[in-house]
Amino acid sequence: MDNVVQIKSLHKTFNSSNRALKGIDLSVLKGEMVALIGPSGSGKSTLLRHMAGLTWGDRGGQGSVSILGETIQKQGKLAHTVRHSRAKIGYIFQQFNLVNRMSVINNVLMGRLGRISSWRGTLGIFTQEERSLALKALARVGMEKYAYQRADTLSGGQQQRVAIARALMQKAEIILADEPIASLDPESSRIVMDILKDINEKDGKTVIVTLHQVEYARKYCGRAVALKNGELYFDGPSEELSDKRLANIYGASQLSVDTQEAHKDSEKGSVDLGISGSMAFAEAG
Ligand SMILES: Nc1ncnc2c1ncn2[C@@H]1O[C@H](COP(=O)(O)OP(=O)(O)OP(=O)(O)O)[C@@H](O)[C@H]1O
Repeated sequence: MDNVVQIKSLHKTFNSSNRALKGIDLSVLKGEMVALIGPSGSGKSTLLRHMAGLTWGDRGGQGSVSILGETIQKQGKLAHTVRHSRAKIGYIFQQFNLVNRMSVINNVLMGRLGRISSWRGTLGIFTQEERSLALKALARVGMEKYAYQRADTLSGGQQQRVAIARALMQKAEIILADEPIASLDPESSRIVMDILKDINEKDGKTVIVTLHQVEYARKYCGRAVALKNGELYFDGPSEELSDKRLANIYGASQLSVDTQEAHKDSEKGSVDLGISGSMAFAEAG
């Protein structure tokens, strides 16, 4: 199988002293569904943003990122072909990044922008075929009946489903999802993760998803990559994320805070199967 992601010796320093990534080496095969986990501030989003060429590594270093065999960045400089490469990368944001005042279908059609002439994009002129593809993408995520509603009338979970439809419209080869369920309730989270899994399994798309909730990583992703303090701490089958290993990744202090939060959640009747939940259950058992 082919590597669709190849990251070598990637370093990123913010504000001259905050070493967010410390020499990351990572490769991902076509068709994998990978969870990127780790404590807050460990570098998950930063790593994902480097993959999409939304930010670049330290100048002077030897770091490089290529996606689908195309160089995204090298030695702290973006490749001049990065725009072309980005058209093949679907990026899902925690806060959906839809245009609120536009209809749902027009938001999905935005996924086409990297592939049509700029004058058509600017004027918002799409063909009948493109419109019917957008409706199909919406049907795939169960949102076709909302096609002509304004995006800002939808719930968070519904907006995230539209954002995924936009990535489908883009015909992205790889989907990078940055905490796509962090602001969603458990039911919406499950729906969004089911959709990502479906796209991974049925369409063979590679999916890399940053997650705070380890139970979702275990349930949906065959492979987990854990960062800790900007370093790759664990890379292997997510079923090998034992509670002991998780305690090492997340640290005991974080664990006790999370455990308290989980108890609060369970008192409120919410079933959050997050790191906090899993560790709370482990401790209770
Ligand atoms: N644009 C930026 N400018 C300065 N520092 C940044 C920037 N982006 C990230 N950082 C820093 O880089 C480190 C890693 O941040 P990052 O957001 O990648 O962590 P994360 O693991 O995704 O955290 P979280 O789970 O809380 O989202 C942190 O110390 C953060 O403050």
